[in-house]
Amino acid sequence: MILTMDEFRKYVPEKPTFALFGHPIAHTMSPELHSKLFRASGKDCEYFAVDVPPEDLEEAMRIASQTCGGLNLTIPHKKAVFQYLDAVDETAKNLGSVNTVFFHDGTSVGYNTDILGFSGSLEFDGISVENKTAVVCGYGGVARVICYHLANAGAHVLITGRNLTKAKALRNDIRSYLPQASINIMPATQLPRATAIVVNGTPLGMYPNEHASPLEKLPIGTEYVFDTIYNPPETALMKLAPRSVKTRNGLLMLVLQAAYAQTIWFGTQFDSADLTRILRLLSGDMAKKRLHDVYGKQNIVLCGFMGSGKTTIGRKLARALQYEFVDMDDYLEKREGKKIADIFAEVGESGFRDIETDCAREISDRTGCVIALGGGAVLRQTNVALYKKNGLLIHLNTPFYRIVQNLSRDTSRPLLQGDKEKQTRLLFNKRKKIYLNCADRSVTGTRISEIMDAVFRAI
Ligand SMILES: Nc1ncnc2c1ncn2[C@@H]1O[C@H](COP(=O)(O)OP(=O)(O)O)[C@@H](O)[C@H]1O
Ligand SMILES: O=C(O)C1=C[C@@H](OP(=O)(O)O)[C@@H](O)[C@H](O)C1
Ligand SMILES: [Mg+2]
Repeated sequence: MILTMDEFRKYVPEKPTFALFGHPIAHTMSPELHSKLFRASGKDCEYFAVDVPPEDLEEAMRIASQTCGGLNLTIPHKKAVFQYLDAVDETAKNLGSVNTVFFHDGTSVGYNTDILGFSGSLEFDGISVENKTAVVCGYGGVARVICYHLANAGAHVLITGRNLTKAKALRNDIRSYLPQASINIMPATQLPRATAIVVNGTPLGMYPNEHASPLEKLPIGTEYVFDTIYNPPETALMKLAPRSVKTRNGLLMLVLQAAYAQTIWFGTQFDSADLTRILRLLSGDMAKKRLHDVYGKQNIVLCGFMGSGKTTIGRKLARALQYEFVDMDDYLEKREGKKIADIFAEVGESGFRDIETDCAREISDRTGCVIALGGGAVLRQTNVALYKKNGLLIHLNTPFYRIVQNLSRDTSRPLLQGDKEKQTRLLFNKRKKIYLNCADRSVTGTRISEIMDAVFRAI
């Protein structure tokens, strides 16, 4: 929910209330995120965003001190709010940035949980930065938070960007608070090979300019890439990383800064299972939004080899996105009133494929669905076009050994009778290229949760 200043002036709280102030504020995910965190900790609270123009901040702070338990602040208020606070925590003071306010006992205290969101993300991913070389792209507000944490945690920080004068100003500023810090500026073309941590604190690569990247290539020694951007979920910078390099987008930092704000307000400690679940829900919200806004599609359609997990993962994706789930094999069996094996026995594979095409025609106009296809449903170009009309076609490129495990107890698939492993291998090799060629995206993973995350990331 987003309130105007006028609505905020008239607002009468009925339960403990928290708010986000910003301007502009239309695209914030904070209200849904905080609601999810309240639910996880069993709290009945209100959280909404208020569009507060800079000239109204003083009045908004006065109203909040009477109606709210706490606040979050975003652009352009993180610095301006200092003048309306009774006290500011040391780190927030050094950073010159407050994103969380706690009202209690008639006083207002400012904190910065963005930095905790970043340090918490590194901890979540098991990344230690001590004595490692870390490059930070950018010198704006978020880059400052990141440089401060990295320098404080003992990394050798290099700030890079188009304007090295601005980078130098940030370096000097951080040195004045952390005199022991190892922090320097460096042109992007001269980064040492041993740079292990790469962080993007610039908006380069953010939707809609998704091809932009703050670096053209990653240093050879890169071990971890952190991008503060989360739309798209996999940025151009993250795409530069080879598979062996762990990457992380900014959504976890967003979740953690909100969780730490609630720790300040209530003392709540969230366990990592809750945080992981909330992160996945938010990734799903983002995927849904991007499916419409970026791709102009209304369905997610899963293709891939038998046993790659289309039915299982499709059902879970539909639940996470609150979409309807349609399994095309089920649909076809219900329509015909027969099992697939019996259809194969009666009319052969080509008869079965004709029925599949009829089903594709019937389903192709639907919207708001996750559709799991049968393994052979994309063998005909007609079907591919029908499913792509409203849907983003995603190939589950599950490794062969996992497919064999998934199919090991199965006897229902008519194409896999006889010497099962050999049959499967032959058909798998024949089909793999077909899936890769027809799909809009191809995702790989072995665990179900890992594949789900990969699907969200791919959108
Ligand atoms: N990644 C996975 N890890 C463990 N089991 C899986 C995985 N993917 C699928 N399965 C299991 O394998 C079997 C076949 O999966 P299914 O979703 O029916 O595949 P498909 O629809 O692609 O043929 C099911 O019993 C399912 O629970
Ligand atoms: O690959 C195939 O040609 C087939 C895959 C099956 O679906 P799953 O991929 O869900 O097993 C089912 O449509 C039929 O047995 C044919
Ligand atoms: Mg299936």
